[in-house]
Amino acid sequence: MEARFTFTHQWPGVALFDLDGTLVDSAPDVAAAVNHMLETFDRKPVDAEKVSHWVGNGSEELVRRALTGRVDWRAAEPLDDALVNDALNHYLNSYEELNGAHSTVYEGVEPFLRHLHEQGCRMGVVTNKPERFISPLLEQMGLEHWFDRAVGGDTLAVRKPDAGPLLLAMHALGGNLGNTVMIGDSAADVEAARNAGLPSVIVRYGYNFGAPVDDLGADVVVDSLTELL
Ligand SMILES: O=C(O)COP(=O)(O)O
Ligand SMILES: [Mg+2]
Repeated sequence: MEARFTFTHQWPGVALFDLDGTLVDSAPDVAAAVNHMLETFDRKPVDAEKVSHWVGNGSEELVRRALTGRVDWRAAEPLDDALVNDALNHYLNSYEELNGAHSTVYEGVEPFLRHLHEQGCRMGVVTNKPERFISPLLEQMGLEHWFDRAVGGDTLAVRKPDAGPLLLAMHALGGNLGNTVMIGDSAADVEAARNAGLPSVIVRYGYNFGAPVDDLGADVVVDSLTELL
């Protein structure tokens, strides 16, 4: 942990948080919506644990992964564009109904957010979730009052791991490259932070897939956000 926050002298200024797998365990609702879609398209249901590892790169990636049953859907049989489009619409409509129903806030999140707030840190959410789902979820989880800016996967033409959404939120919150940190759960978060020139903190409890969390190259890896207090 010694290497953490080499930027301590200017921090906390702005903290950007990933949503799914970092602040909120939304996998039960995502999985229910995915399975609703799969059922409609005559495919076998998948368990929530498996679906959770498909979350983090946006809804279209999720639907492509669900339709092929694999993270690396590009290596599977090519998917028909019309099918993907219909499945995506179905998933989004279904998720809109379910958003937040069985989601929970991860342990350690509330005390960490409170502490940062008390320190004068400004906080934002940068997620690959469609923008319209962010506020309803944060409101249901009782987290909305901590955040002054939220950027979704469709707010810009690019999403994480592109730096754009992080830089948008950082500037909106009055932050700069010397006082801002990205806190997330997966490769898209670490890469987006790196692309933006920002340090990253990664939690081990989220939805990362592929390389182990400790090998993602984050500046800090924690089991709970309270470790940062
Ligand atoms: O992929 C998504 O839809 C959301 O994932 P994120 O909140 O972890 O960015
Ligand atoms: Mg995430």
